Amino acid sequence: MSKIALITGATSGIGAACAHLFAAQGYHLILLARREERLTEIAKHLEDKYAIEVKKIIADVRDHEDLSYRLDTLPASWKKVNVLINNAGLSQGLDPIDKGNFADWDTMIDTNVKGLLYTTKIVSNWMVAQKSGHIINIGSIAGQEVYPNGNVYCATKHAVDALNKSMRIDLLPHGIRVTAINPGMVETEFSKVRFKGDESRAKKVYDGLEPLVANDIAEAIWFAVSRPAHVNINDMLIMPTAQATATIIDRN
Ligand SMILES: NC(=O)C1=CN([C@@H]2O[C@H](COP(=O)(O)OP(=O)(O)OC[C@H]3O[C@@H](n4cnc5c(N)ncnc54)[C@H](OP(=O)(O)O)[C@@H]3O)[C@@H](O)[C@H]2O)C=CC1
Ligand SMILES: CC(=O)[C@H](N)C(=O)O
Repeated sequence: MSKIALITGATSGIGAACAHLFAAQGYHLILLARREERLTEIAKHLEDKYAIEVKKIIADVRDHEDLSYRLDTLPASWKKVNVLINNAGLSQGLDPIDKGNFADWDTMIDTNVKGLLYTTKIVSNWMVAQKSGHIINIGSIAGQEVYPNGNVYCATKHAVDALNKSMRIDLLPHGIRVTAINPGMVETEFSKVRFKGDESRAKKVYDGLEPLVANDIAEAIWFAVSRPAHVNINDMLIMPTAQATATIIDRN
């Protein structure tokens, strides 16, 4: 069987771009997300275009019982995962700490931190058994810096940075590579989700600059994955040319 990549959050943005790029490289894919119709459409398109096989997992990474069940019941040959891309994630709201919404905080912490942990625990067990694998954790510039009103989202991405570093230590004896990819502004559905469907507010985030596109990040991930087996890219911070820090942006 060809190599296998498991990508969480594969229905849009960076995850969907990774699915396309890895399919083009001949990987079979396990694609995970909540929106069934979209995932089915993407899976069918990739199977037809690249003659690869795709297993769809319709799941919410926050629900560890359901996630464990769906991943555990994959056939044994599909558990030989070479690359795990921990990409599912989101921001909800952009409010000062005193105005924050408990439900938004729970959603971000449960998805970005706990969801990443649940997926990693299950898949890293398979990688430990085969003594190889590569885990890609999608962090953010928000995991390197904080910015006004970013509080909880920034905290979750700082947690991803810590987990990325510590899982590299834990998995070192098992020959597993661990890489964090930390993007700046990438135009995806991220801002639409952050602003709960407010398209015009989401669009304003990218006004007057050329943001990254999802494929820019997928290519960086592919670069890390395609290094020789003795090379581990620990992390990459990737920004649009017009972005110097989380908040210093050159808009024309
Ligand atoms: N865009 C940006 O500027 C940046 C993004 N990032 C990070 O990149 C990652 C991808 O985001 P991006 O592509 O931009 O955003 P998108 O909103 O376009 O994609 C997010 C993906 O995550 C999935 N997802 C969200 N919640 C869950 C969940 N509970 N269970 C399973 N899947 C889930 C969504 O699928 P579905 O709704 O179908 O479940 C979707 O496929 C995130 O971790 C984000 O924090 C980091 C830095 C910059
Ligand atoms: C999605 C991101 O991490 C972005 N840089 C932000 O925090 O707004």
